[in-house]
Amino acid sequence: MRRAHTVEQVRAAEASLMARLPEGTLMQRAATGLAVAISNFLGRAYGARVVLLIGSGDNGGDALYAGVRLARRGAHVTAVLLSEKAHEAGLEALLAVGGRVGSPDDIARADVVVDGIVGIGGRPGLRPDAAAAVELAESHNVPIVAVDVPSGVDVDTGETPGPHVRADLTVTFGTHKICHLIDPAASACGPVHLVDIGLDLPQASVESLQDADVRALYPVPHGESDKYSRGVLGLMAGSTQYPGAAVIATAGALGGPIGMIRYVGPDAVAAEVRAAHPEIVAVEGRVQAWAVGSGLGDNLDVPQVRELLEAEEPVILDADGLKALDDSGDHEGVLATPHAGELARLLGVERSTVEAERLKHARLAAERFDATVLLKGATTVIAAPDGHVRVNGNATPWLATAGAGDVLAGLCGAFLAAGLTALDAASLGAYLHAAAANLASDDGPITALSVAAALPEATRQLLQP
Ligand SMILES: NC(=O)C1=CN([C@@H]2O[C@H](COP(=O)(O)OP(=O)(O)OC[C@H]3O[C@@H](n4cnc5c(N)ncnc54)[C@H](OP(=O)(O)O)[C@@H]3O)[C@@H](O)[C@H]2O)[C@@H](O)CC1
Ligand SMILES: [K+]
Repeated sequence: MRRAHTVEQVRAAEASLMARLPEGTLMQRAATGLAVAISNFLGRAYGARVVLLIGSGDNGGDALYAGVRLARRGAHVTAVLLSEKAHEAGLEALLAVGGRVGSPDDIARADVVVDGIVGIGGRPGLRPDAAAAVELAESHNVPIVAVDVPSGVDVDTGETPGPHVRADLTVTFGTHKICHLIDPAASACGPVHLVDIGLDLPQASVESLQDADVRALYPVPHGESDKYSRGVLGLMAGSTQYPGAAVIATAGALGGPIGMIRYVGPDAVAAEVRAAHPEIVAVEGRVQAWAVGSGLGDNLDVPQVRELLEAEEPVILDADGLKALDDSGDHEGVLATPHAGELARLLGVERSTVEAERLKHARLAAERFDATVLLKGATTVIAAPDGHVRVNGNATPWLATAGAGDVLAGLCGAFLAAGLTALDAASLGAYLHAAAANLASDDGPITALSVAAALPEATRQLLQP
C-alpha cells in the first residue's frame, strides 16, 4: 500500500525522531537521497549544470545540501535565491565546495532545475519571482525536479488554487504527502520517488493500492468454491432507452470474481443481455449484492431502489441509481460511484468546485450519505464514511469513453457480491478497471467492451506476476 500522511502527521513524526538524533541528521538523509535521485535522473553528475531555486525554509536547505553533494561529484551548481533569507549553513556549505549564487538568467542553460522553493511549510501559490523562474524553466524545456512537493500546490488537499511547479520528478522524504496522490496536484508531481529517512508514522490519511495489495485482497476461488459461494450479483440496469448499459455492466461484472449474475429489467433488455452473455440468469432469486443504475433512465423506480438500500445486501449505485441516494439512512454497505458532475448534483455545488477539490467533496459525500463514495476521474478518489480514503491514479486517459463507468459498476458489484467491504470492492474495482484499460489500450483508443474483455488477462497478470 502506498501511504500518504498529512503535514501535521509528518511534523509530529519528524519531531519525535529529531529528539533522538544529532541536529541536522534528517536533512542530511533527505539531501543524500535527493542528490542520488537527481544524478540518476540526469544519468550523470559530473559536468551537469544544476540550478537550485531556493526559498526561505528547510526545503531550500535540502536542495542546497543536495547541491553540495552534486558539486563534489563534479556538477556546476548555481543557487538562485528567491527569498531574502536562505538556509544559511546549507548556502555556506555550497559556496565552500565551489557552488555559486546566480540569477534567473542561469536557468535557460541548465540541465536540470531543482525546486527548493517551498515544501510542506508552504502556502499554495507562488510569489511573482518564483513563478517567473519556474516559467523560464518551462519555456526553455529545462526539466524540474521538485524537492518534497512541487512548490505552490496545497500539500494536504491536492488542490492547486494558484501558480505551481509542474515537475518531471518529485523526490519526497519519509512518506508520501496527500498532494502526491490526489489530483490536480498529483499530475504536477511526475513520478514520485520516496526517500526513507526513518520516520515512524501513524495510520495513513490516504492510501493507494499497489500490485501486492491486489494479490492480498483478491477473492481467489478455492477447491470448495461453487458459483453461489463465489457470490451472486443482482444487476438492475439498462432500459429500452439504454439497453447497451446493461450489456456493458454485465460484461464488467463477468470480468470480476463473480459466480453468477441475476439480471432484473425489461424483457427486451434481458433478451439483449442474454444474447451477448448467455451465462446470465434472468430469474429472480437470492443475491449477495446489487448493482443498480447503469442506463436505468426512466426505468428508475426510486422506492424500489430505496428498499434495496435498506436491505442487508450491499448495493453499488451508479448513474441514474444515484438519484435514489438520500442522506437520511445508514448506508454502510452502499457504494456510490459518481463522476464529478453527478457528485456536484448530489451535493448541490458546481461541477468545477468538485473538480478543483476532489478529496474534500468525496469525503463530504461519504459523511453526508453515510456511504462509501468512489469519485471517478483521472485519479479516482474513494472515501469511506469512517474516514478511510484510497486513490487510484494508474488509468490511461483513453479510459474516458462511453460505457467505461458501466464496466466499473459491474466490476465493483462483483467484488461486493464476493464479500469484500465497499472500500475494498471499490479500490480493487478501480485498480483492475484501470489495469484492463491500460492493457486493452496500449496507448490507443479503447471501447468499454474491450476494457471488460481485458479484465481476465489483467487479473491473471496481477495475480501471477
Ligand atoms: N518534516 C520532515 O520530516 C523533514 C523535512 N525536511 C524538509 O523541510 C521542508 C519543510 O521545511 P520548512 O518547515 O522550513 O518549510 P518550507 O516549506 O521550506 O518553507 C516555508 C517557508 O517558506 C515561506 N513561504 C510559504 N509559502 C510560500 C510561498 N507560497 N512562496 C514562497 N515562500 C513561501 C514562508 O516563509 P516566509 O518567506 O513567509 O517568511 C515559510 O516559512 C520539507 O518540505 C522538506 O523538504 C527534510 O529536510 C527532512 C525531514
Ligand atoms: K519544493
